[in-house]
Amino acid sequence: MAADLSLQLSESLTPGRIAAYILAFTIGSFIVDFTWKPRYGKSLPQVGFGDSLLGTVKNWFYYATRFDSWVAEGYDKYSKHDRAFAVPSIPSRPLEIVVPRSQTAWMLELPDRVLSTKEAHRDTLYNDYLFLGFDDHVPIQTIHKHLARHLVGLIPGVQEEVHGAIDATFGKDTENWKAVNLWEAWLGIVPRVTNRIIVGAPLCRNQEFLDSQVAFADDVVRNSFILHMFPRISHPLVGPLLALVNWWHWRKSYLHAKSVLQKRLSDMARKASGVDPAYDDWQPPEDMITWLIRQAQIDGWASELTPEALSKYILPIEFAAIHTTVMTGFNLVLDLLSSDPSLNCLETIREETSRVFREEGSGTWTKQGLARLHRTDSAIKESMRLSHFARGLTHRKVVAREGVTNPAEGWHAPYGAFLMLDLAGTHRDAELYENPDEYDPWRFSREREAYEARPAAERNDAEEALRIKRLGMVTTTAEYLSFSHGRHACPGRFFVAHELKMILAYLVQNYELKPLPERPKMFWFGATAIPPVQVKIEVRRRKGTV
Ligand code: HEM
Repeated sequence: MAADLSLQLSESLTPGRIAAYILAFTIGSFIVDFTWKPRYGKSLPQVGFGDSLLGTVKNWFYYATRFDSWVAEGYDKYSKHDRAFAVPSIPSRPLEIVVPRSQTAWMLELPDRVLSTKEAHRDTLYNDYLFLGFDDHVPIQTIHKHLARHLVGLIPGVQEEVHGAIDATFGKDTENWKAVNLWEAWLGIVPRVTNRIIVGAPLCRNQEFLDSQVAFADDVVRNSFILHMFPRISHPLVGPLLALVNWWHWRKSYLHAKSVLQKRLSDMARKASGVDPAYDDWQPPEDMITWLIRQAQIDGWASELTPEALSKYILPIEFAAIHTTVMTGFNLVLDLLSSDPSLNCLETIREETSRVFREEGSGTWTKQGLARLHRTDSAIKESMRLSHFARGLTHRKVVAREGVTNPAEGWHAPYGAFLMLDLAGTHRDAELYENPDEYDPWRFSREREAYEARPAAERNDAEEALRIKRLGMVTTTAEYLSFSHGRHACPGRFFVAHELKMILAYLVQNYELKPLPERPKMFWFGATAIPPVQVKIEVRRRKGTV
């Protein structure tokens, strides 16, 4: 009887039928998904093909190639007139509401229980699957609380890694030019340097550990993109399967980190107990591992921390820190090497960084010295303004059950809706930035230099002094959104400013770099810019530097 049944079943399951079942399930899932999505009233204009069933299907088809131009169209038509609009998003998301600049403060000041950053990230990166189910609240709060206050003490260690990583990547041959893949080069520098403040030395130099972290971050990007293409209802099925590779790469990194994490936990527990005199004078190295343990001790749950938990807590920070910085550094070098030769970009940065380093006189970078690199700061900030790697980097999800109503225009965003700020439109708006499509490296330092050249007696207006200070790359505003803005603005940006300045300084002081005839193009896929990762640049070690 049972044998008959299984025979019947296997005969009825032809490849054609299986394909038909899968197709029916997929279409059914998309229809369920469509009916679940929040809808916006007619008062909110839309770009793209609208939110009817047919319009939705067309939006999905054209999302990859048209998202950027849809938002650009909406920026000119609506944002410039202080109006919000809705833009089609990836298949698994509702249309996204693009909030105009004039309402940035309204959007960013709403409490997290109304508009949530965390839920927006979670719906974009699928933390439940791709970050192995670990809540990123603990590591994000740890970075917010501890990173900035330890910044000064971190500089010498970071500088040491910058020198080691650049020497290893670009070599020490002063005779011959070397062709280097620029993307690979930044991947050789940033993970090591950044991990000095995450896991400390010597683990930050363990290439297999670093490779696993980079591979994990790649898995998150790739798998979140795949999940976006699946209807939400299928995520509990597809998510865990895709995440197998994330587990694999986490496991590989964990095997390298385990003994370090174990030792730090036990050392800090002994120190905290106060009973072992050998630990009286011992201080833990300042890095993310220590801050996580310290925070858990303060909050009274340190006994629950295991090496495994620690290794999972660092994953969201590795993710937030590495690819963003690699992308920024990569774009920066492309912008500098393809800039107008008459601007003498590299020579100017070489002169400024060498002079300030010499004047500071301590043989190592200091916070004050790095803060005085106005032109270098401006060159980096300008590259971040122009060569953004996403249409927008500020997203919020409506989590208030009753939704949220915009007081200026009266539109209503129901529970589950997404709001975003249009970084690209803002950064390329000619009313805010003169010649916005041009890379003008000294755009932000010119005014500062003119101000500082004035006699001291003419520099006593506190408001003006503050405005000048706020021209630096770490100051976020509604007009400059590379690190977002408001209370969730990137807490890593003060470190990034130090890191990129030290990298650029060492690079230009020790290497010649051949200019590029033109700026290699980014390729837009949906809301994300795909960098031209095949680009090679030519470098040669400067004579007298080895
Ligand atoms: C050039 C490099 C970087 C860029 C462009 C960048 C940009 C951003 C942006 C746009 C956000 C989103 C804020 C929002 O949702 O409003 C963010 C969040 C965050 N970034 Fe960065 N970031 C960079 C490097 C780093 C580094 C090096 C770290 C840590 C060491 C870091 C840690 C974080 C954390 C923890 C958050 C979440 C903040 C929160 O939700 O409250 N980032 N970053």
